[in-house]
Amino acid sequence: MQDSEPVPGHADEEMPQGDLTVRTIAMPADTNANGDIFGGWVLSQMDQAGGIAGVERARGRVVTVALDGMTFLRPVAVGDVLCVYTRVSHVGRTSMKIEVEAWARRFRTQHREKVTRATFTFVAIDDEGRPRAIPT
Ligand SMILES: CC(=O)SCCNC(=O)CCNC(=O)[C@H](O)C(C)(C)COP(=O)(O)OP(=O)(O)OC[C@H]1O[C@@H](n2cnc3c(N)ncnc32)[C@H](O)[C@@H]1OP(=O)(O)O
Repeated sequence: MQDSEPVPGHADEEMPQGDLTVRTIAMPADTNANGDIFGGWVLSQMDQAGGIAGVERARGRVVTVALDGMTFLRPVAVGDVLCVYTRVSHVGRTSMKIEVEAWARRFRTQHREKVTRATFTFVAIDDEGRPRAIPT
C-alpha cells in the first residue's frame, strides 16, 4: 500500500459511492497524444454505466439528456482497471439523476483512486422516443 492511500476502515478513507456497474481495462488504442487515456473514453464508460442503471430503474429505454459537474480529477493510464459506480439520486416524472463516479485501480500498485465524477440526467422514453413516466 502506498503512503498516500487511506487506511481501510479509517475515517478519512474515501470510498466509491453506489453500485459497481461497469468494469473495464484502459487499452493503448484509447490514449491521447500525452499517452494518457482520452477523457472522452472515460466519459463514454460513464454514460454507459449511467444508462445501465437508468434502464434498470426505469424498466425500459432511456436517453441521456444532460450531464453536470463533470470533473476530471486524475488521469487514467494504460492498464488501469476503470471501475464505474452509479447511484440514482433523484427520480422525477420522466427523468432521473444518476451520480456516476469513475475509479481507477492502478496497473502496477493496485492503488485505487477516484478519477472522474458527474451527474447524468436520463429520460425514460417510449418506442417513439417520447418521454414516458418512470414506474414507481
Ligand atoms: C444528441 C445526442 O445524441 S446526445 C446522446 C443521446 N441522447 C439523446 O439522443 C437525447 C436527445 N434528446 C431527446 O430525445 C429529447 O430531448 C428527450 C426525449 C430527452 C426529452 O424530450 P423533451 O421534449 O425535451 O421532454 P420534456 O421537456 O417533457 O422533458 C422530459 C424530462 O426531461 C427533463 N429535462 C429536459 N431537458 C433537460 C435538461 N437539459 N436537463 C435536465 N433535465 C432535463 C425535464 O425536466 C423532464 O423531466 P421530468 O419529467 O422528470 O419533470
